[in-house]
Amino acid sequence: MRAATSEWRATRCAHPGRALGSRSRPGHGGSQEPARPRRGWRSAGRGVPGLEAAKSSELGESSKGESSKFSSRWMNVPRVAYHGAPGAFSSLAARELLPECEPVACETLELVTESVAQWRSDLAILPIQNTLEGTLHDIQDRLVSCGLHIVGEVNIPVIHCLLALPGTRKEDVKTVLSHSVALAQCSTLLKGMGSVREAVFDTAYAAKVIKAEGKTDAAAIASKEAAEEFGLEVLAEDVHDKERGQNIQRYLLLARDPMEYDAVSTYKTSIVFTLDEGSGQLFKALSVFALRDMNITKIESRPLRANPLLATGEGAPTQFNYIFYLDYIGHTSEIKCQQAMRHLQEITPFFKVLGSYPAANEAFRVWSS
Ligand SMILES: O=C(O)C(=O)C[C@]1(C(=O)O)C=C[C@@H](O)C=C1
Repeated sequence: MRAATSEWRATRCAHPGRALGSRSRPGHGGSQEPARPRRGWRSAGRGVPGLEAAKSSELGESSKGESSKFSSRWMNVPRVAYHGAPGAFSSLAARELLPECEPVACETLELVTESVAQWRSDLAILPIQNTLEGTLHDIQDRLVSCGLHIVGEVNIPVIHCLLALPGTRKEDVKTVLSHSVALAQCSTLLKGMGSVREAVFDTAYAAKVIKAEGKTDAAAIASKEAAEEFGLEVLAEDVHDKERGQNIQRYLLLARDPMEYDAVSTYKTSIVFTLDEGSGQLFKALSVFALRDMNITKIESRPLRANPLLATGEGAPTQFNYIFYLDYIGHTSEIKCQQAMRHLQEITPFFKVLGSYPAANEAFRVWSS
């Protein structure tokens, strides 16, 4: 595995973004810099004051002594922040989209988005949905507040392996460490082994702990790449609950600036909105797409955390105030999409575009050309 840098530090997101409840304009407001071309990664010619200083003081051990190589990396190789340790599925997803990228390991979700907002990384990659466990709500909510733009997506198969120190046998394993989602995805194996489950913040971090602490009676559920990274052996491969179907994870790539439109690729746009109380509100909102023959690929609602209850009048039933996450095919540079967004904005109390980006099957072609 190639060397990757890391950010292990506990801080809060410094860019909370616009508060919900206010009407915001369609488009990609709030970007810190003008858009840059996205065909292949180009950041040459963009001065980034203070970047070297930030690097030497804030990045973890694996980046030490690399400052001379760093400037040439910055010119050519995008640094992609992800949540986890090297070998985490997010780092594999980053390399699937951008084979030549430099993954930057971050210990917290806040650090992932902050790393981009504060120019220590060029991009961030975050898991958003999983075929077995559904949406990762904390991350979905973070998309609204972090001030970054979605510029890509990728779906990768998640192949979990049972990893242990060389010499450890499956029957020696008393405890299995992994991300809580991964433990839930492998419950048939874990029940069969009768071992105790221990949740840690990331699958690959579990492998790191087994190695660092020399645990001979424990195993990790993580990727094969994590086994290589931390010198562990694969005791069993592809161990998720097969009866529940395929384990595929969708990831989103985020940047400070919006994605440029090339009029060739198939694009998706992700938006969020809330609705006023009353009959037919959702129908009206969806009609802005139907009227223009636009294809919605996802819609999901969840209670708004900041303002969860809707005032529906005296004696009326109490209702949750929902925020809707919707993806459609199209780019906000297209006239039809702009008209739909303007129309939607007229009938929604809160509306925001999270980004327009090449749809998953297109992403690799656009990003690698
Ligand atoms: O990326 C990793 O390795 C993680 O631990 C995260 C994560 C997730 O967030 O869902 C990724 C994929 C697996 O489905 C389980 C956990």
